[in-house]
Amino acid sequence: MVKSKTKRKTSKKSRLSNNTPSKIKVTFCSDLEKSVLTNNFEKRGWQQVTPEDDWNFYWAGIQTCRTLFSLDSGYRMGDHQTINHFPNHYELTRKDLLVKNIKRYRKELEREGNPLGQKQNGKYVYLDFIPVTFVLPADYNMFVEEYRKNPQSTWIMKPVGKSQGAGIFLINKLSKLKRWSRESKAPFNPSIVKETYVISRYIDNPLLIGGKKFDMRLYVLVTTFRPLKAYLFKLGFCRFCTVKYDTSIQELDNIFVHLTNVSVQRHGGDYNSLHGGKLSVDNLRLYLESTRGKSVTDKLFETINWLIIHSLKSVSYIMANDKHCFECYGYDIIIDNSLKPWLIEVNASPSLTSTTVNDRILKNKLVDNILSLVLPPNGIPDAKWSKNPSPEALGQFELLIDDENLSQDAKSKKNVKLRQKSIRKK
Ligand SMILES: Nc1ncnc2c1ncn2[C@@H]1O[C@H](COP(=O)(O)OP(=O)(O)OP(=O)(O)O)[C@@H](O)[C@H]1O
Repeated sequence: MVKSKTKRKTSKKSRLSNNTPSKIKVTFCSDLEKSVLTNNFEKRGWQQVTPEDDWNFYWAGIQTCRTLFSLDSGYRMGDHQTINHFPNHYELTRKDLLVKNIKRYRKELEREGNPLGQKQNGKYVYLDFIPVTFVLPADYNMFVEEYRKNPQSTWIMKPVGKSQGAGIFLINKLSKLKRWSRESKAPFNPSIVKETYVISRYIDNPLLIGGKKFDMRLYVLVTTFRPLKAYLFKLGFCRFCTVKYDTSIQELDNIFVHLTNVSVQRHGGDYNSLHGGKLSVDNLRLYLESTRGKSVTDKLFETINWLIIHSLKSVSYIMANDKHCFECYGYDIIIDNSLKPWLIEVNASPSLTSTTVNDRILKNKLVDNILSLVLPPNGIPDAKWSKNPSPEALGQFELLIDDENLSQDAKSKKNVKLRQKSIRKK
């Protein structure tokens, strides 16, 4: 935590820029005691300091970041400082706000007459990638209206302020929701209820492998929101349930059947600590190519990239695009049986805990590649840097979107077309 709030009121001139390269010592602090972090910092010869010292790089918890950027803190970062969160990341990473922002983004496109906002039978043709979701208690009446259209479907209730599967349950009857509301003393009256929930249509036809449900954990690094520059880490993985999928009512409350969180599954009797219930995305791809074919598999992965890009675009204009910040998000995606991917959640602090040897290798590489990508080629934090990394700095990341260089590219293509036109005229 940042204890001293007002140590430096004004931006310091970078002390690094006054040094010769040989004297430069990068300093870091971290709120997380994780070996994958400290190993990577120390490998670079960085020196650990406390948050009250003059740090160059801070791997902070989200609360620290909020405190640091709050107006009351009076803290202003210098050009020599880089931190791992955007101040209002919650626009993307809080369950209710993610849904709100995506809904707003789609509406805006629809209003503009943008083909991306096209609808068919009441559904968005291109941007239908989040399960139908309502925020409770605020949208209770809208939920009931939707529920009545299709009373056989199952819904999943998730508290907005919790994680790791806590407080999540499934409902298949309105009466169950009403009973829960009575028992938990949380009647759906916005002026009384304290805890906010989202209720989403349950994806009840997930793709199963070996009869078990899984979701994908993908890492997405954003270095700037305006222009939007984002990268996808190629070494994502799938997280499996330990118990075979079963949609029967008796199993509705069985979290080992329905929730893929590792924090839930590791308490199951059938948890395998060797592979941790995980499968690499590369192996998933091979499996799908052999069972479903290459073209549908390629299309699935393209659609996943597409949904990530549009989820980021939905918040790019409301994110506080501070030049000192970057953020690595954990994307949770469920693929249904028709190979349609659904965005379930975006995490601001994806777990860096390693449950297996492969996990440790992967997360070590993830942190290493993040550091190479977010820092200038000399490895020294500098907020004035253009954030245009060299291809070698990408490591296992691949470019998802670069709005700055895309628009330059689009501009040069336009110029080529104009020149070709004028040549033809001559
Ligand atoms: N709409 C849905 N349809 C099917 N399964 C879902 C749906 N929403 C969530 N799940 C399942 O529930 C699990 C937990 O949901 P979610 O990730 O939203 O909650 P969380 O407790 O905040 O998890 P985290 O610790 O990742 O933040 C998911 O990993 C997924 O397996």
